[in-house]
Amino acid sequence: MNAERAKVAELQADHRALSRELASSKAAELDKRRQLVNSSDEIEKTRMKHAREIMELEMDIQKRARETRELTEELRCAKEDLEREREVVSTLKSTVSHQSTAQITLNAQVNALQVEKTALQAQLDAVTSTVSQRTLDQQAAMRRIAELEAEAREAELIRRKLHNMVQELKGNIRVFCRVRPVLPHEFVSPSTGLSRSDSSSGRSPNSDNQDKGLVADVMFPDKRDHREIVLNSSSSSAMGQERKEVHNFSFDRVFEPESTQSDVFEEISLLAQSCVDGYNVCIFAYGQTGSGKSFTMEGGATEATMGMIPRAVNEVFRAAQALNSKGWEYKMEGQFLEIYNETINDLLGKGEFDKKKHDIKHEKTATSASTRVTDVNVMPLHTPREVTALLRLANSRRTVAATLMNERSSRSHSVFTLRICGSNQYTGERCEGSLNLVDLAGSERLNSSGAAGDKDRLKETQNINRSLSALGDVIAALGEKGEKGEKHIPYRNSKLTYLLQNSLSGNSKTLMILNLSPLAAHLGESLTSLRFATKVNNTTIGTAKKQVRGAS
Ligand SMILES: Nc1ncnc2c1ncn2[C@@H]1O[C@H](COP(=O)(O)OP(=O)(O)OP(=O)(O)O)[C@@H](O)[C@H]1O
Repeated sequence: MNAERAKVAELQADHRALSRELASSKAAELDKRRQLVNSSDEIEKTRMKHAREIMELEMDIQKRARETRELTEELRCAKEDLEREREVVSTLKSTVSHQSTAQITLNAQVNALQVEKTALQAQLDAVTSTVSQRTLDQQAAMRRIAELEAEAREAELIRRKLHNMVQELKGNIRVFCRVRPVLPHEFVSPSTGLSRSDSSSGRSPNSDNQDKGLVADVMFPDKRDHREIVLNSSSSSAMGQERKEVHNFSFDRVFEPESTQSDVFEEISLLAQSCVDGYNVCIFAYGQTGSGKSFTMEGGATEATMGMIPRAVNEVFRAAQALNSKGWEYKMEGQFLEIYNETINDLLGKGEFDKKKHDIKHEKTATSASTRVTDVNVMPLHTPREVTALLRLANSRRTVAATLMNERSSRSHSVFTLRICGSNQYTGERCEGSLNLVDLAGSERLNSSGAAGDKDRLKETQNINRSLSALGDVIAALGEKGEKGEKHIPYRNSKLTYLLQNSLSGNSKTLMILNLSPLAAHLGESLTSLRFATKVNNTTIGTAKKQVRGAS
């Protein structure tokens, strides 16, 4: 038993040793396990750290890859730029090379031009010196021209003074003669009786027609002063012999058929100016029917054909305007009358043709004389345009009258009167002038007008003849008065002379324009008219006086 006990004790001791050993093994295992867990944690931490590092590295790699791509792209662009730059450089090189060649050429040209310039400079110097010499010459010539112009102006002034003196010595009546051209409808072929235009012949219409006896044989020998007119006529004697006669006439001015309205007006513009200076001016158109009186006085609608009335009126307005700067102010008024069968009619009336009775009243003061006609329209005029309207109205009134009685216009006298009153605001002077423009009735004789058989025509013609011969008598009496002193002037013998009394005296300036037809058929009438005009031309009616009053 003891052995057993010993054995159990031994086994127990073994068991205890083994339990101790197991406990220590367990503790060791626990420690190992703890170490293992720690190591696992560390491994995990390390793994995670590595994973983070890997991720960072990958991102870094991606970033680097992107940067690489960008750099590659930049590199590619830079290469392209470089390539372009290369091309540009190469182009520039070729341009430079061309330019160099061109520069060489240009240099050569510049050199040549320099040579040329030097030559031209030399020429220019020569020309400049010539020009300055010429300029000096020209200045001297200009001075000389100015001197000559001044001399010419002075000579013109003297000429005008002399002209005026001659006018005054001769008296203040002048006569112009104007021959109108042959009109297209007057070119009648003797064989066919048809009209033809003058452009169809190479010769001048007048000479061509002269041969055929259509145009009168008229000559104008005075080519310098245009003062003479010569008519050649032929008649058969009782014995059947042809007798040729030459009729010479001379006037203050003769206008050939080619003369224009402006040529005629040039000669009378001074008269128009005179009425602004306070003169009474009277311009008559005299001549047989169809000789061009109305054309001369009233004219056509264009500037070239405009007659003496509108031209004179324009001139009066122009002259009055020019005197404005010297303190003159003018008032103008106009009237337009017709004298038909010794009755005065107002051509500026309205409505029915004038049936009023008009009387002529003369007013005389110490310094002026004026004429008024009762109950007529006197229009204040401020512009030439108003005068044109006035003339148009007068013409339409005449047309109305003409339809009442055939050809009446050529059977009446028309008298346009422009009255001008001026006053000078500086000197206080006043002046009154008048411009009478008279289109006389046709001057043809009784038998040639075919009026002898017609009672009305006969009366008209007798009245016309009476008034025209009264006009001649007045002018003749004025001439005698000039030579012998006081004499009765028969103004009252006709309405025409009585109306124009104040403008037909020693104190006024009178111009008669004798109008002539160029036709051979009118030669007889033309000669009668020329003789009458010569009588007028030989009359002296004293010296015209201005109607000027000083300041009161
Ligand atoms: N210098 C001229 N140039 C061109 N035509 C003219 C000229 N003179 C007159 N005439 C023309 O001759 C014709 C007759 O002229 P105008 O009527 O002026 O004559 P008149 O003498 O006034 O006649 P009337 O006594 O019948 O009025 C008109 O057709 C006119 O246009």
